[in-house]
Amino acid sequence: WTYPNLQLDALDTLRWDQIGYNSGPNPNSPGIGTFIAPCTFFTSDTSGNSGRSNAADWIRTAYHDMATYNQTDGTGGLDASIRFGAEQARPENVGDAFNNTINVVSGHANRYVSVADTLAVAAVMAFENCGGPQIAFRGGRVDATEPNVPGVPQPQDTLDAHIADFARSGFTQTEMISLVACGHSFGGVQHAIFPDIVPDLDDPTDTQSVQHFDTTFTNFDNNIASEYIAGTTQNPLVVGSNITTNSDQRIFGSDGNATMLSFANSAELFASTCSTLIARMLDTVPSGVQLTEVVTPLPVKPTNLVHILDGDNMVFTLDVRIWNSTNTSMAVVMLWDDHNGATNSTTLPARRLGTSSAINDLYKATWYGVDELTFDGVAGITTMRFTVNGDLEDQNGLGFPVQDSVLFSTSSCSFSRNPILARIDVAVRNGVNATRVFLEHTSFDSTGAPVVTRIDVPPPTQAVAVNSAYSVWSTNLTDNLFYTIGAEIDGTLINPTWANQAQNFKSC
Ligand code: HEM
Repeated sequence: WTYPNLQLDALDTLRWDQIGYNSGPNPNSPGIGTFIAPCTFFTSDTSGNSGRSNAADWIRTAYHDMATYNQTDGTGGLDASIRFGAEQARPENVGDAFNNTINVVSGHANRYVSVADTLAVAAVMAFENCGGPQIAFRGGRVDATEPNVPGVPQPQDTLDAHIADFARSGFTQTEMISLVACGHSFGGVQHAIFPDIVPDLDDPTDTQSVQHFDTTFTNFDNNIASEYIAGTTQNPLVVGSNITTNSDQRIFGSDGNATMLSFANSAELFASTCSTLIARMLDTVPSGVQLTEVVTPLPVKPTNLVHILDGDNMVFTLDVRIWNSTNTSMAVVMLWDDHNGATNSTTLPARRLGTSSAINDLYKATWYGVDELTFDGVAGITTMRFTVNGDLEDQNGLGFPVQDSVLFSTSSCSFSRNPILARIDVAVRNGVNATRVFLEHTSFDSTGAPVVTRIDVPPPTQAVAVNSAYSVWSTNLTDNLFYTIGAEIDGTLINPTWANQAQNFKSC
């Protein structure tokens, strides 16, 4: 992808800044990857002896959310409808896994990342970070506004019903066998919610009495297949005493064990099959939803850009992620072009505590950046480029464009702190054809889906100049929420700025 792209930028962060710097929804909160490091970790019981894991819950949740898909009418699929209590209350969705999962991941949703995207990325991380293959992740899922119709297979259903259920969701019988094996490489069946399948195990190392699908239940491998083929499996859906609920046995055996035998014989085949099928499972979305390209990390990514107009000056803060590096003493230089056609430069120091990582440290990134760099606000900024140890990073000549048409102005001020009354001044660059300027705030509705509200900033009746390049448009705020600035310039919606709030401005 190419910078700037707010959606892919946010998805890149979600997907690749898994642990460490920039990984949380706000600076001090942990990234999603933290909750499966180690893969035995289970948020609701940190004793290490519960028999459960977040990784297993996340994979099961993604599957149950997807399994309502009906390819004939294009309804259902991975759309976070599983977050609704009415869907979780169904017998097909028994257990607390779904609520646990939503609680951990949905805080990472924002206006560019749906709750469904966070569910999908959590499943990707569970596989990848816990011994499984890499999975191509796309974003762009759209959150359902109501529960989907039921449709998740249950262990007591017949083989024909399972084949029909998977066909409805777009998967063949062989793909069904594979997908169940991929998922059931993790976790197991709990006594508490399936007492007819699993007895109370009375095991201090498995306090929630989870009978696991294979011996390596917190990480991915082909033991689910090799133990099944060897006849040593303790999978309760294969060797359970009640044959009615032995769904894995019926499914795995439905082609004479051919698929499971191939997986037992080849860990590579199992991993590559799961990589493809899990990606397809996660990309099973309601018709009309357009997914993005596969989200790859930008090698050099400017992020968290904050620039504000302070009289004649522009004050500029920026983070830059250098992907696949651990070196905090590189020469990272930011070059920027201004409206006068001049090129300026500054060396960016490494960020203290500025490292992030993905897939169990398979990939690491170091962060460089600058706080409150001040430069000529009249000259402004049009494009950034970077050099890293002398190598130019400029998106193949495009540079990294920066909009400075609309900015917060430090002339904004607060009349009263309690109750809040503040005047927000938006500096609009002279000569740009701004037909509309607005503040935007993102909140979350009762279902956790992001909602964006807008406050128009009216054009001034009489121009108030900030400097020779900018004039002010103003509006009053009576709350302390975070707002970004957006605008329509020459009929095009421009990228919103970073978010600011009333209390950050001096008294009037
Ligand atoms: C016919 C299809 C399926 C049936 C009948 C089925 C049934 C079950 C049952 C009864 C459990 C126990 C849940 C619990 O006690 O917490 C379970 C767990 C699980 N299932 Fe499935 N499943 C099916 C397909 C899948 C698929 C396709 C996936 C993912 C690709 C999947 C992933 C999981 C995972 C990861 C767990 C473990 C959850 C945990 O330990 O917390 N299942 N499944």
